Amino acid sequence: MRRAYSVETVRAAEAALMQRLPEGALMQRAAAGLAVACGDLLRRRGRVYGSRVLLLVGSGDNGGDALYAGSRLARRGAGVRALLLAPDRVHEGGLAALLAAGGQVADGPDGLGALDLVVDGITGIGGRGGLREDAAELVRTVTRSRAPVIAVDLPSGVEADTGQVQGEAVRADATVTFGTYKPGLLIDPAAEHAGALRLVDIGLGPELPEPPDLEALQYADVAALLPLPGAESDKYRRGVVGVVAGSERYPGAAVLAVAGALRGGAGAVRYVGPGADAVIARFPEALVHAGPPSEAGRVQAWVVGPGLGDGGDARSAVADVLAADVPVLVDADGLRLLDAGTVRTRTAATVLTPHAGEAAALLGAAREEVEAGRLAAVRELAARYRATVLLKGSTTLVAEARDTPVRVNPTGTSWLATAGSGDVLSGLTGSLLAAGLPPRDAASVGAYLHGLAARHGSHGAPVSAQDVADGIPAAWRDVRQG
Ligand SMILES: NC(=O)C1=CN([C@@H]2O[C@H](COP(=O)(O)OP(=O)(O)OC[C@H]3O[C@@H](n4cnc5c(N)ncnc54)[C@H](OP(=O)(O)O)[C@@H]3O)[C@@H](O)[C@H]2O)[C@@H](O)CC1
Ligand SMILES: Nc1ncnc2c1ncn2[C@@H]1O[C@H](COP(=O)(O)OP(=O)(O)O)[C@@H](O)[C@H]1O
Ligand SMILES: [K+]
Repeated sequence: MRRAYSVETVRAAEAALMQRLPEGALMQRAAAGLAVACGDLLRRRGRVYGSRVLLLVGSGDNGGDALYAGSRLARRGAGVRALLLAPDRVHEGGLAALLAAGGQVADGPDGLGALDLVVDGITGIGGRGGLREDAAELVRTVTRSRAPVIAVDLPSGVEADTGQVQGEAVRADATVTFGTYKPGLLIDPAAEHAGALRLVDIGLGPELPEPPDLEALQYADVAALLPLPGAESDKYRRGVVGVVAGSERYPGAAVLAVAGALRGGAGAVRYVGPGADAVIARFPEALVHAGPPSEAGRVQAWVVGPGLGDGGDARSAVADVLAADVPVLVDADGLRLLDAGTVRTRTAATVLTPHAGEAAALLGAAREEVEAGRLAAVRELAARYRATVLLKGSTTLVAEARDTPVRVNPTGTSWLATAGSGDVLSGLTGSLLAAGLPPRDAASVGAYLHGLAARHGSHGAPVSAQDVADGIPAAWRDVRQG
């Protein structure tokens, strides 16, 4: 599991650790790890000796890290210059170390085009709000130069706790972060600025509390959660997932949701709605029913909403499903038709799977607000609806109404931005719910497999939603083989 902690928690853990260590020890650990990462990048481009490195140095400890790492590179023969944003408040020990190693202070950002590396030490966890104009102007110049950039702890200008970016922010090829990941490194739009992530162990682990603020499942975590049939399993014990999706206008949504559900681990898929002919034509193994969902027979979890339209039948189908005392996943049109009071008072689990536009409608906010502040939005939705919420998009997040860590999906790919792929995800996740996974696990495992499936289907080329559904078995195998 990858874990991320808020700045407040990181600071408290660092304070506790520092009490047991000589002064400056943590910064030396951080700088040593940073210098190794910089050396690796320089070696990939040539060699460290004789390379040209520019440090962007802010007035805090983030700048101190950059200066000490720069001094290590200078001792290995790199030509290191430091551009000081606030010369009168620079980290004195760091600057002295750089100068003693043969580094220099730069007059300005000249010669950027000829650089082998820029080290961004403007702000780390002490950055507040958007970058000030002098820093923002420097960042614009560096971005235009296309010089390779390594960010120290965080790309300057991104918000560590939320992943928000106000105004200008560094775009790094890699970010070397210390002690633990910060939420902003894993959540867009900030995550997009961070490039490849490298975590440097500075001994913080034992000081960090449980649970983290944010977590990302990895292969082994997903493998441990996948529902596998036992020797005594039958189709009912494996779980039956009911799918209420599609309409005369959108029969394809029914097919795609069923396609996802058939690959999610449930023992049977029961389809209810007007798309039965299309479903059976494509998937003869599906069970179909034409009446209301409550009369369809045994179901351990429902999926309701993809392509449902908004007619009276659709509304009553959503109400019918929400009245059942089993887990229910509500997606797409179902999100517009649900009764908030009913969702809040359900005793069985409810999983809502909005994209940013649907989340905005549920919150009464603007779509841009949700996209800029995904973490706050998903937490707020989960609390307001007392539901598990999977917020789709460039970073998919899963939050619960209970105070558990928000999960961030690491497998997403923008190839998933294709019509109908959300229908596949809702079927897949509903199937995992029917197979018995708790709602947060079902949602985060569903998103994980869905992202991997798209990568399998894509290999750098566009995928259709059907390709994503067809890629799910390969994603399972991938996860099980580690
Ligand atoms: N603690 C530890 O044990 C360890 C910490 N470590 C390192 O320390 C970092 C934290 O250092 P930190 O606390 O000094 O804050 P930091 O990120 O340098 O930023 C503060 C400076 O930025 C400035 N500034 C703020 N907002 C700004 C803006 N919008 N635009 C422009 N400037 C802005 C602000 O200026 P001021 O407001 O004071 O004028 C202040 O001078 C951490 O990320 C890690 O790299 C590691 O060595 C491991 C051990
Ligand atoms: N830029 C992106 N990067 C990664 N994943 C994305 C991106 N845009 C959309 N997705 C994913 O694609 C799927 C789209 O679902 P949805 O918006 O419901 O579309 P549809 O209704 O057409 O099925 C979701 O799983 C979402 O997380
Ligand atoms: K930085």
